[in-house]
Amino acid sequence: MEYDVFIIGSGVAGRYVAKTCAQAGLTVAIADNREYGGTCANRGCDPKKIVMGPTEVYDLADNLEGKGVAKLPKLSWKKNQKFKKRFTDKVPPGIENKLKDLGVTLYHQSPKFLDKNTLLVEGKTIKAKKIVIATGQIPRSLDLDGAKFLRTSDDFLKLKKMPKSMIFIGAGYVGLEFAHMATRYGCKVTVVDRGERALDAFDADLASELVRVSEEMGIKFIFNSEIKNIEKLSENYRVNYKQGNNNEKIKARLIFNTAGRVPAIDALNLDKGEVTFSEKGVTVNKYLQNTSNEDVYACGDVSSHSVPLTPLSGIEAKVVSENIISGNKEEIDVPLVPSAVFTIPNLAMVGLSEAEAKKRYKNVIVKHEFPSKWYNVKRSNEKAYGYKIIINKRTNEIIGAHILGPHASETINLFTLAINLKLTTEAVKKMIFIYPSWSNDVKRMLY
Ligand SMILES: Cc1cc2nc3c(=O)[nH]c(=O)nc-3n(C[C@H](O)[C@H](O)[C@H](O)COP(=O)(O)OP(=O)(O)OC[C@H]3O[C@@H](n4cnc5c(N)ncnc54)[C@H](O)[C@@H]3O)c2cc1C
Ligand SMILES: NC(=O)c1ccc[n+]([C@@H]2O[C@H](COP(=O)([O-])OP(=O)(O)OC[C@H]3O[C@@H](n4cnc5c(N)ncnc54)[C@H](O)[C@@H]3O)[C@@H](O)[C@H]2O)c1
Repeated sequence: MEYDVFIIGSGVAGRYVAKTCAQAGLTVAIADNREYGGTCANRGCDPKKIVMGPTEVYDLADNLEGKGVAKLPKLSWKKNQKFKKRFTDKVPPGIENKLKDLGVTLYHQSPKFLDKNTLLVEGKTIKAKKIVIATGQIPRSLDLDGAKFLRTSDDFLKLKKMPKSMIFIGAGYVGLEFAHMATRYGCKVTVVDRGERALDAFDADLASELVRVSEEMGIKFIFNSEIKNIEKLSENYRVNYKQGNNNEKIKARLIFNTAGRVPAIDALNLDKGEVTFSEKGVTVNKYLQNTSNEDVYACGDVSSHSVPLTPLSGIEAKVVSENIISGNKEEIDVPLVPSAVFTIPNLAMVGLSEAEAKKRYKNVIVKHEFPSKWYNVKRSNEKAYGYKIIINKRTNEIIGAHILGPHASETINLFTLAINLKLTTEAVKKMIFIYPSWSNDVKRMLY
């Protein structure tokens, strides 16, 4: 059997390549060893936001309890799961049918490289002129006694009921978002991290304020701790850890591994395909082509070039498709990538951090405040609101923005526009935004 293109992985990256190559008249096959549709649609961004929905309502009500809200809403995990399934159940068949309609051949197993252009899948030996690796990332395995007792974010999103207590190992994106969801669904949550702070990709001052409000909500944080092992007790699991010279322990009904994600490449026999890789993923050049096997491309979270976020996976897939269809014509040009942790309040950022800006530019203005007296904060009785805006003093251009607060995942997009368009603070301040709106605060952040 022979194809022009064989794609491994049907997430946002892989299925885009399959679709565009098939539409361009190439013979295409794709394989996935799990349900079709990948992380974002089945067990990541999309279902997560559905599970979060009721917690957003809860938080709004909680802020205004006694100020017009007489009674806090009661959240139903079970009913929300039913609602979520209305979306996720449709994903795999919907994607499979769309690909089949385009004439793409579908496989449901992990292929293994036999040589540079040959794969073995479902017992068939398959030749392909081009092979695209788009297998994404999987949770990092923790080398611990009792690691088999750890759950992942996939398991969280499918829980039949919310347990009484949980521990998250890892205070990153997944750990914090899921800790916030679980707490508002009534679970007692502890987050343990080996580092000294949460969310080290984000501004330290704003992340520390987020930890403060999270603690007020009842989440317990344990930093600088080295996990020793996990034990199964009768009803609970116990995490034994070391903090400084002290041996400590905590227990909960469920323990989740949220200690980061690594490229999903182990099953592919990359050595046989002469495909180079590192801990960052499949090594690619500016055409997203493997640096050793020129007939192999990689895109999405698994590529060494990637920031593991959905929009960038889509952009990489576009580059790979065009390079396969028209020869290597398109180089990857990573745009400005905004990012948000969907805790409530959100923590969002785009552009340079304070430290990066100070390293790159001679004179930098930092506008940083936790403005508890602004009208929006007071009318909604918000628990936390803060910002740090970084400006190049010479040009007055905005070069970085960091916001903690309601809808920060939305307002940060205004800063993405401003930075991309090289807008000065004066240019933004001259514009009229809707009043009263959270976006209107953006102008005030620049004074
Ligand atoms: C809990 C969670 C929440 C997230 N929330 C956000 C968010 O809010 N916003 C955001 O931008 N990003 C978010 N992300 C990241 C986002 O999901 C990824 O960046 C995106 O899904 C990557 O797309 P991809 O196509 O590269 O990989 P994936 O979507 O992971 O697809 C890879 C596919 O390859 C398959 N595969 C793996 N190994 C093999 C193999 N050996 N053989 C065959 N198939 C294989 C997998 O089954 C999967 O279907 C989140 C991630 C997680 C885990
Ligand atoms: N909202 C979003 O856009 C979103 C949401 C979820 C995930 N993601 C993507 O997925 C990626 C992975 O997210 P993540 O939360 O899994 O990883 P992460 O890298 O954000 O956080 C991992 C955390 O685990 C800690 N850790 C690592 N090993 C540990 C150990 N042995 N013991 C204790 N702590 C340990 C690290 O110190 C770190 O704080 C992110 O980088 C992001 O790109 C994005």
